[in-house]
Amino acid sequence: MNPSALPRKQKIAAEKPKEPKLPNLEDRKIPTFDQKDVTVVFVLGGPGAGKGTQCAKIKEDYDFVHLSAGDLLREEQQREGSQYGELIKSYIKDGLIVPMEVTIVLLENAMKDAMKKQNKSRFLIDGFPRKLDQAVKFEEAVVPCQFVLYFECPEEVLLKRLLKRGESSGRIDDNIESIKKRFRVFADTSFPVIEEYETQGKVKKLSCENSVDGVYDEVKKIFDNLFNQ
Ligand SMILES: Nc1ncnc2c1ncn2[C@@H]1O[C@H](COP(=O)(O)OP(=O)(O)OP(=O)(O)O)[C@@H](O)[C@H]1O
Ligand SMILES: O=c1ccn([C@@H]2O[C@H](COP(=O)(O)O)[C@@H](O)[C@H]2O)c(=O)[nH]1
Ligand SMILES: [Mg+2]
Repeated sequence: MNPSALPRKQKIAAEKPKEPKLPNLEDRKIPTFDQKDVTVVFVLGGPGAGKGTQCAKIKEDYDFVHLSAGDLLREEQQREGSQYGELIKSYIKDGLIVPMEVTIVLLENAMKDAMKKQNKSRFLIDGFPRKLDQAVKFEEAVVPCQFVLYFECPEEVLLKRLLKRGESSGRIDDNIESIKKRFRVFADTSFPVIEEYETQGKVKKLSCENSVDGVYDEVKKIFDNLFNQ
């Protein structure tokens, strides 16, 4: 329908979609899970650092469930009838961080699901938290993390990987404009999360410039020490 044919009130609604109501996490002060029963490792690094690639290998060898926050958001965006679809799409396109309430609820539900259906208790949370308030809220409402696995990589290497991935990924953010915005958000907003966990002595840092297998050799040294295979 041509919006100019609508009365003024309806015209505004047609131009600006209504913001969906977000889940309320304000009163959630007691974690859903006990750290004794559930292990969470946050896997962080710049866009294209290889978080997903390495998590796919770790989960096979150490009985972890791999939950990529980005993948969960993309799934939710595509789910028919989702009230968050449009919001998620516009945030991802601009490399911005989706309101934490949406992401935390998706992660928590995926954890509950894996515990119930697969009897799992170890989780790699990939690409989250990306902002300090998300880290605080997740640990307060869901469960504190055991440690942070941080993949460090120079931007020029990340850029090459992302542009190559963009040839086939179909991701709406694997293009030069979105990638630049994602780098900016990582440096300004997400890196402080890693710095904060560093002050808590929880960061295990690895370079991810090596080959996939070379990086994984270093990952294994960390996981072999901590988890039974
Ligand atoms: N060590 C590596 N050497 C070369 N290429 C790699 C390496 N690790 C991953 N890649 C490739 O780089 C691209 C990005 O990897 P991956 O998707 O695992 O990164 P990511 O950190 O999950 O990215 P994003 O933050 O965008 O989700 C993929 O095409 C992957 O095949
Ligand atoms: O906790 C999160 C994780 C992701 N996002 C948004 O998704 C994209 C893509 O994330 P990837 O980890 O690269 O798959 C990211 O740029 C954000 O827009 C988020 O908002 N919160
Ligand atoms: Mg990824």
